[in-house]
Amino acid sequence: MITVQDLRKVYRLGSREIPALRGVSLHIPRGEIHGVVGPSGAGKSTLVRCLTVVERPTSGSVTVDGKELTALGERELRTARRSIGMVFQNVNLLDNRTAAQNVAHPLELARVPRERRKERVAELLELVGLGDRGAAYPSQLSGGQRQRIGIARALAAEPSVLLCDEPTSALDARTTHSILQLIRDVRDRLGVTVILITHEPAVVKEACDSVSRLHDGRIVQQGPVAEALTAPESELAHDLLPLVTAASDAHAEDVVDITFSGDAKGTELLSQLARRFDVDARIVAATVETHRGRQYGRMRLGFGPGAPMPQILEFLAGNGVAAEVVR
Ligand SMILES: Nc1ncnc2c1ncn2[C@@H]1O[C@H](COP(=O)(O)OP(=O)(O)OP(=O)(O)O)[C@@H](O)[C@H]1O
Repeated sequence: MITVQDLRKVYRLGSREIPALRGVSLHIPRGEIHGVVGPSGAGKSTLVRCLTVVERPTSGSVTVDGKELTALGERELRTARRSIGMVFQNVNLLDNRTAAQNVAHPLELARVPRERRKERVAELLELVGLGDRGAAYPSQLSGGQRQRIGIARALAAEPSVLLCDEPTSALDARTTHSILQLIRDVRDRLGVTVILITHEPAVVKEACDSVSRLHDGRIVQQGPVAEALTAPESELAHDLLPLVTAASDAHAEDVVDITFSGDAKGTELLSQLARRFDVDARIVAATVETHRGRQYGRMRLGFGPGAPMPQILEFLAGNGVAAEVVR
């Protein structure tokens, strides 16, 4: 559905070269919500601009719906870009137009007949839960409502892809939650493929099916969010499931991080370990989160002197619990 191959972008400032993307590859199947997360300067904005070829990548390709955008000329690109709806952090609605007129704008540009336009705008406003606010001006809407209108506008031309660039960064936690719910709902109903660019790991955890972590222009981790949550060595697990310290690990000779999901209960595991190996094992830090209705947990365990670590690690692996020795 969306395939990005070895995308590179080097900016030139005088004689200086700034590599912003150093070979980014992605494959996102239809209907998937893929998060791209990374710190400031990682290359997220550059990736967004290169995905829509608003900026020409230095090399590499972007293919959407079987069409290689990077191979098209400007004129063909303008048409091809209609298959990508854009949602921005700053919604950029036209202030002198009502919500309905803002949603209608891309349809006017695409010369959709007036009657069809009216129908479509009504459908879209309904879809984003603002069926009764079409006559309101942007200044009369809350930040969350403006973003809903932004999403309706992005969907107007029936794109197959929704590219969301920090869609919730300007919103409070509750509104963020409702906008992410709306994005998932839109995906479920319309089957669009979504790329969600964010600097917030929590957004990935809440909204995405799969994720790429961008760092310094490279993808340093990629895969389903559920997998990222259960890989103890993964930076994403560290970001998505930050450990809350429960006790000092000063007593411990060995410290191990474990991640588990579903039925494997952390505390149960601890008592099993204590019984089986007669060891002093304590929870040093822990956290539990829910993603797509399934529980994920991380725990840091401290083992007292003399614990048979190779056997303990074998026991954990045998119980489907991933472990990483911290010390
Ligand atoms: N037009 C430009 N000219 C020169 N360098 C640029 C340009 N745009 C971005 N860069 C550089 O490319 C690198 C990646 O920047 P980019 O804006 O893509 O990162 P980002 O992840 O979006 O960061 P942020 O979250 O702060 O927006 C940075 O080193 C940045 O300074």
